[in-house]
Amino acid sequence: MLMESFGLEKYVEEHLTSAKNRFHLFKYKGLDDNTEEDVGIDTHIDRHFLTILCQNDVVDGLEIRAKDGEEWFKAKPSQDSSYLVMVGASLHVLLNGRVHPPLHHVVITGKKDRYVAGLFLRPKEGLIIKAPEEIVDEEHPRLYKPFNFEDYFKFTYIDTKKRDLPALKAYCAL
Ligand SMILES: O=C(O)CCC(=O)C(=O)O
Ligand SMILES: [Fe+2]
Repeated sequence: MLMESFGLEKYVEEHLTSAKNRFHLFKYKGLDDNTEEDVGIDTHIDRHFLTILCQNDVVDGLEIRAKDGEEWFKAKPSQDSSYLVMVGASLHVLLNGRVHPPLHHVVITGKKDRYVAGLFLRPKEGLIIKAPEEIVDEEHPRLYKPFNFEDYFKFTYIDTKKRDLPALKAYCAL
């Protein structure tokens, strides 16, 4: 759907076979009486193509940073059965910056355990990601060098501070 909305229909098939799904189930332990707040996951952007999350009835936890600005928003799906979809760095590079990979983190504030089911669409090993010519023009010059997900993953693996947009740009911006 995303590819089609950018006029990239002819690449849909290729990209469906260039990615694989990973399913993760997360459990964040609720707080005990002595703790007021706990960082569940540090601030980061996701590195793969796309993240789809479904959280249980504990709505507090995931917070997303505004695209421009310092403000953090609680990600509150509108109802129990809704999903949250987040763009990752790989899709941002593939679509030449037209979609934004949001900074996010998880902060646990309540006593209830938090369960989250996550589906991560991840580039296959060895895939080189390059924005198609169709979305590169004078108004939207090419932003990134061809992007090897495995290499980028290694670049961000140990130093988790590198999981943000400035570090992605330092890594492969033109
Ligand atoms: O637990 C969540 O809501 C988000 C998890 C997350 O950000 C991740 O696994 O990358
Ligand atoms: Fe994440």
